Amino acid sequence: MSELWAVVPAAGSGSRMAQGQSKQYLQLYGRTLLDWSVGSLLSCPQLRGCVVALPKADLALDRVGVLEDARVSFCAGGASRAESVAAGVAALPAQDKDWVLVHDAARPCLSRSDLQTLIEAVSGSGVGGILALPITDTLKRGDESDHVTATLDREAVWSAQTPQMFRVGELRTALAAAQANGYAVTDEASAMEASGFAVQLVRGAVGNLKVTYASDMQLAAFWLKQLHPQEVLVEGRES
Ligand SMILES: Nc1ccn([C@@H]2O[C@H](COP(=O)(O)OP(=O)(O)OP(=O)(O)O)[C@@H](O)[C@H]2O)c(=O)n1
Ligand SMILES: C[C@](O)(CO)[C@H](O)COP(=O)(O)O
Repeated sequence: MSELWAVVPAAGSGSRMAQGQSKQYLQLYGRTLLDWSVGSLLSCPQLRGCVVALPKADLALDRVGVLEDARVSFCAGGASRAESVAAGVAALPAQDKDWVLVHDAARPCLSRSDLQTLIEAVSGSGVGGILALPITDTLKRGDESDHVTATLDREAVWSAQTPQMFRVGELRTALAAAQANGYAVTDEASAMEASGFAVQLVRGAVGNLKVTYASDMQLAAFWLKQLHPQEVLVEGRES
């Protein structure tokens, strides 16, 4: 019987946020983005364990709240997101045939229903899949002076989100192959695609945004309120 695991890459520096600290430690309603993101995975009762890849220097720091859940453990991340994910997957006490959900620490607004939709859609398949959304804007290619050089065909173009769910063994092999071939993958699906797998697209939600720029914090605060209507989320505790 296959088991379900998670890896949360949280070893980035948040350079585009420009907040003077890594964005996974920024707070919304008194909880860090990392805490919200891991918490959304822990809400899944089938989850056996979750490895969080942190910057190596942060491994000795005290952590509070949901990260004290017995299912959570930590490892040192790498210089790129792909290296952090590979380190996390290597640290899982999992079998090759088990499933792993890889979810960005920078996506704190994952709903339980989207997580369950992904798990149910993918666990019956041999390969795996990702939450994603069809593109709704017109797409332009720009040059170095920010002038349009082309309007791109957006037909069948999707925006990839996380979680991304694959078999542990196949993902380990695909990530190692991408690294060996010098292929800089920005998500797990890219590594699986490069290894010849047909990755399933599972429709996600616009609220599952990746906090990338400072202005995204307000959007994330809004979506957290929608996701947790029963909880008292105290305004002004963002930092
Ligand atoms: N070496 C890295 C780089 C990124 N990440 C993680 O990958 C996720 C998505 O990456 P991104 O949004 O690019 O985060 P940062 O690298 O922190 O941001 P930036 O690119 O603006 O520096 C984040 O949860 C981030 O912590 C990671 O674990 N290890
Ligand atoms: C994996 C990802 O969330 C898919 O959209 C995204 O690519 C990660 O962010 P990055 O800026 O590409 O590291």
